[in-house]
Amino acid sequence: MSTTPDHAERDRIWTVDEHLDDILRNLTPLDPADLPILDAHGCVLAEDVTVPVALPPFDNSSMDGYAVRTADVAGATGDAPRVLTVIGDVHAGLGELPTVRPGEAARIMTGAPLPPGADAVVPVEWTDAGSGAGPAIAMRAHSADPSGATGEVRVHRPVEPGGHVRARGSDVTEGELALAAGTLLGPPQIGLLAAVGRARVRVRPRPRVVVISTGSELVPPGEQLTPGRIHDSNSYALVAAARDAGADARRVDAVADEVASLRAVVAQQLSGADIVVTSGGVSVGAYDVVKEALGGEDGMQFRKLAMQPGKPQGFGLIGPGRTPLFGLPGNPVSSYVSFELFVRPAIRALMGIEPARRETVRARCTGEITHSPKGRRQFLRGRYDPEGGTVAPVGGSGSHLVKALAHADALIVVPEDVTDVTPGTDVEVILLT
Ligand SMILES: Nc1nc2c(c(=O)[nH]1)N[C@H]1C(S)=C(S)[C@@H](COP(=O)(O)OP(=O)(O)OC[C@H]3O[C@@H](n4cnc5c(N)ncnc54)[C@H](O)[C@@H]3O)O[C@H]1N2
Ligand code: MOO
Repeated sequence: MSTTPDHAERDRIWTVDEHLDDILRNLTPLDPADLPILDAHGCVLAEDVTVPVALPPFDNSSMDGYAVRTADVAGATGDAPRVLTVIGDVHAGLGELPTVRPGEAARIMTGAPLPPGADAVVPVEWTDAGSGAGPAIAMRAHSADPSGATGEVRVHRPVEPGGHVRARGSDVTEGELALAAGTLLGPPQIGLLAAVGRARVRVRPRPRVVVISTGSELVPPGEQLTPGRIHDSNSYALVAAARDAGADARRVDAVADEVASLRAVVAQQLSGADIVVTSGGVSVGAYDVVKEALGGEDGMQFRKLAMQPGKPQGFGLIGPGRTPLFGLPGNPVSSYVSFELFVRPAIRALMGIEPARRETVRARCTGEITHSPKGRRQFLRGRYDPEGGTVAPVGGSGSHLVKALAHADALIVVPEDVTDVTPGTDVEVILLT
């Protein structure tokens, strides 16, 4: 029997890497958007952020204590303290500062500007805090004892010029690059943006991901099962996985195995989505609705992959906006593993996050693996022990084993040419956390 080129393409078995490369080749990062900084958390900067005002913006105290002139406290000891006149309090936020003259000190709080005349701060523990007794442990609260801002203080130790002073610009200077374009914004970076006064920032935004489960057997969790029905778990797992990957993801109600209904839902969702993910209906059965409804769409392809689970896969750019659509297989483990291998990198590529792929490590497999399908790369569920450098298979290879999946934190990769793994063998492991 002769095979036409069309048949050859239809029957072609794609490798995992070919499929992922094809997906990534078809994607371009989302256009940058100007977002409030907290909404930009987890996103990649699309601009260089320079510092408009130095940090700290003024010389300030790193301790609660007394702002002094160092010459006044030279040689001070517990037995021969230097006695200074306290001219007032300088607390954080004070704008008008008193001038410290020879023989004077200003009581100063952490973060408060160093007043003119003073060139160092002695911590309160190096003084009597104005008590006239021995070394102090702390100042008395101003509200309880306003007299602490006046009177005399005995200083028991000298201090170097600049001691306990955080100099203006010692963190960043004016005009300096605070964060370069391409930086992934985690909590410390969000903090830096706020510190330099940025309320909004340009980033690659989170892709909007819409997840659509298909299957006439599906009932939402919380509703009673009737004969032949099961709860829709895939759309929940996939939305959670998409959010975990950084996307702004939501699900819509599961669609029955009816071509017209699915086409209508997909068409409705395309305008508000950067990625559409369907689950189910991509195999070779008589009710495989995704394949039937979208198989004729320009740009949509349904493929067989040399992998287990996840053999049948759909991918394409569809609709007027050429929106990426992933048609994942319906078996719960298959849909999740497919998401991890293909959709997660796509989300990260749209966000400009590198690397798009999950981290992999080598680990010693503690269990035996048998009957891995020859010619297909198998992704078995496992638990990884970073201390021992080991991984233990969890559950079997069945694509319906959701409990084992929920107890795993890694995927054990069994290469295409390997069918059996004896305990103690090194394997590649994809970390899922
Ligand atoms: N004759 C063949 N049959 C099958 C083949 C094949 O090559 N030849 N491939 C098998 C493989 S591998 C997979 S994977 C599945 C994929 O099938 P579909 O993508 O068409 O998925 P469905 O038939 O709709 O469902 C499969 C299975 O998963 C359950 N399911 C579906 N959606 C959900 C959901 N949202 N939540 C929970 N469970 C779900 C569904 O009830 C089925 O049990 O095809 C094999 N068949
Ligand atoms: O490809 Mo299927 O995912 O083996 O169950």
